[in-house]
Amino acid sequence: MDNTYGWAALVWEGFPAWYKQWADGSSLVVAEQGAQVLSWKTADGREHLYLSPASARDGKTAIRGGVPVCFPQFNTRGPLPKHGFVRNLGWQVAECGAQHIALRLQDGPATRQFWPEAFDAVLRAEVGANSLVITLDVRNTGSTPWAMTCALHSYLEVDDITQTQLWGLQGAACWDALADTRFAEAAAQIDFGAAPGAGFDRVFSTPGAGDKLLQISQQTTHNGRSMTIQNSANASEVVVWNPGAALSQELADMPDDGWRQMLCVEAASIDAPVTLAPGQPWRLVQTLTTAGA
Ligand SMILES: O=P(O)(O)OC[C@H]1O[C@@H](O)[C@H](O)[C@@H](O)[C@@H]1O
Repeated sequence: MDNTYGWAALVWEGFPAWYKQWADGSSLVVAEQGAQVLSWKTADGREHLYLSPASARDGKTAIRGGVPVCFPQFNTRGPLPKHGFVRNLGWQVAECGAQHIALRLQDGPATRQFWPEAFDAVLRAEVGANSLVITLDVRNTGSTPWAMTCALHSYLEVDDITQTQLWGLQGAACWDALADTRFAEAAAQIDFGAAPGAGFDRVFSTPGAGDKLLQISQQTTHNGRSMTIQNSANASEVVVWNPGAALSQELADMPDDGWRQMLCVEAASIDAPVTLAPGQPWRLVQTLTTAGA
């Protein structure tokens, strides 16, 4: 690979990964496993992604944190392993540049043991002054159509979940996966301080009007830190997940109080599987932009 852009292959906190630090101090880490973005720091030295210190580091067990790629199946909505299998496999660097790196996974013996289909998947992560743009490109490289669901399962680091609100989902149709109830989100802001520790697992439908992008902002009252999350219009759902205290204790790859520092806000296409014809490409994008103290 042309490495003139300063990308280094190294083992970062136990994960074989690609790393770059820019002159302003910002940095990015992308694991070979799953093309999972593990760390994104802005020039002020702040980390914006949550990565569990107890995460597996064996090169195949799902990594708990960063931005897992869920493909070609979301969660347990089908016969494949939970959240698909690409998060468990090694990806190869396809391309890099001054501000971005792209990793690729294609079908092969490792993928065909789970799924017979031919595909090409490229995850691109691009860093701007205060932004991270994550783009997943998938393409059907076979000769028959196949269907998929997928998500960019971003674990955002928060100072304190009980002081965190998520804005922008008012009016969205919601399925609460914990209570198995459906309703329209009434509130302008979702306040995670309301029932600390109970856990939160909801799928919001966000019918993208044309090419209009959905905008969500997350704010902590703690110190004014905020982040805007912009999903591409074809992210027909937003999944919002926090395990809460009880599940955090159950999860072997998460510290007991890990739930306090994270909130997953996922760009997802899951309620209606997307069918790709032979040769057909499909792209899902999530843009994170930071602001605040
Ligand atoms: O533990 P996993 O497989 O990484 O999944 C984590 C969570 O991912 C979320 O997207 C789902 O909504 C949750 O139901 C799930 O528990």
